[in-house]
Amino acid sequence: MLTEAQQSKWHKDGYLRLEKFFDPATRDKISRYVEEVARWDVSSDKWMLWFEKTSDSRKIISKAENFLDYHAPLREALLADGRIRIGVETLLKEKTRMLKELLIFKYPDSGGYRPHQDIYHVPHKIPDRMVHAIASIAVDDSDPGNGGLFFTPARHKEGMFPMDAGGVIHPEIAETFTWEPVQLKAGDVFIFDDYAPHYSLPNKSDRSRRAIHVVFQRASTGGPTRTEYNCMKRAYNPPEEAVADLENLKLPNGIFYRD
Ligand SMILES: O=C(O)CCC(=O)C(=O)O
Ligand SMILES: [Fe+2]
Repeated sequence: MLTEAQQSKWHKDGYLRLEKFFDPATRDKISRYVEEVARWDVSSDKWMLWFEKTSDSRKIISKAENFLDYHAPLREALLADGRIRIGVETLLKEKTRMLKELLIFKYPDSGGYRPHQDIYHVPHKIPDRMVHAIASIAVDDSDPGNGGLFFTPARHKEGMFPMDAGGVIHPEIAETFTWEPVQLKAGDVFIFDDYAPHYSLPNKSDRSRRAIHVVFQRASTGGPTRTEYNCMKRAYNPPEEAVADLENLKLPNGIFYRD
């Protein structure tokens, strides 16, 4: 399915855009299902949700994790045909395990994510690399105008860059990188190496920039199972439970910010 040129681009840059991955009917179905997840109540043992307080003091959903087990039609629309997995396994040249999924809502007036590498093993205090590729499904069009991602090419083979305790790459290093905006249309898929540095700005536009990230491990490596990972996530970055207090919202991680 992936051409030689696409595979070489992935190896060279550490990321790859697959245009029109989902047909318009599936793309629109995914969008509707994501809106259903946006309306879910918080859960103390199933899905995980985080919220933001907007500048005009509204509570909006910011991020969800562990939702696919509870939304079969969304899971089916994204994964049943196996094309994402096949694409990732072609790039990694190996079988994979799907570790987790997350949904970034990025509604108008939501925050940004400072320059970082996803490197999931570091915040979770696991000695070995546990994630090798992330497939990001564009639910909406995504560009710098609505809080879209920026990546810096060919930096994924340089190990971990110096970062603060929250995982933010030191600004004096991040500002030496050449950053490229990632332009996506709804229905595109963007696959990236978890060592590839990236960031996104707050969404100051009136357009949502929703994206679902599906996270893969190489089958040959260790690392926690999906269930073990979700326990760790609840322990290290707890989601909202019961009632979300607008003045005291939980942060999804150390890289998220609002200005
Ligand atoms: O989609 C975004 O704006 C950034 C999200 C991100 O980089 C992350 O959750 O690691
Ligand atoms: Fe990230």
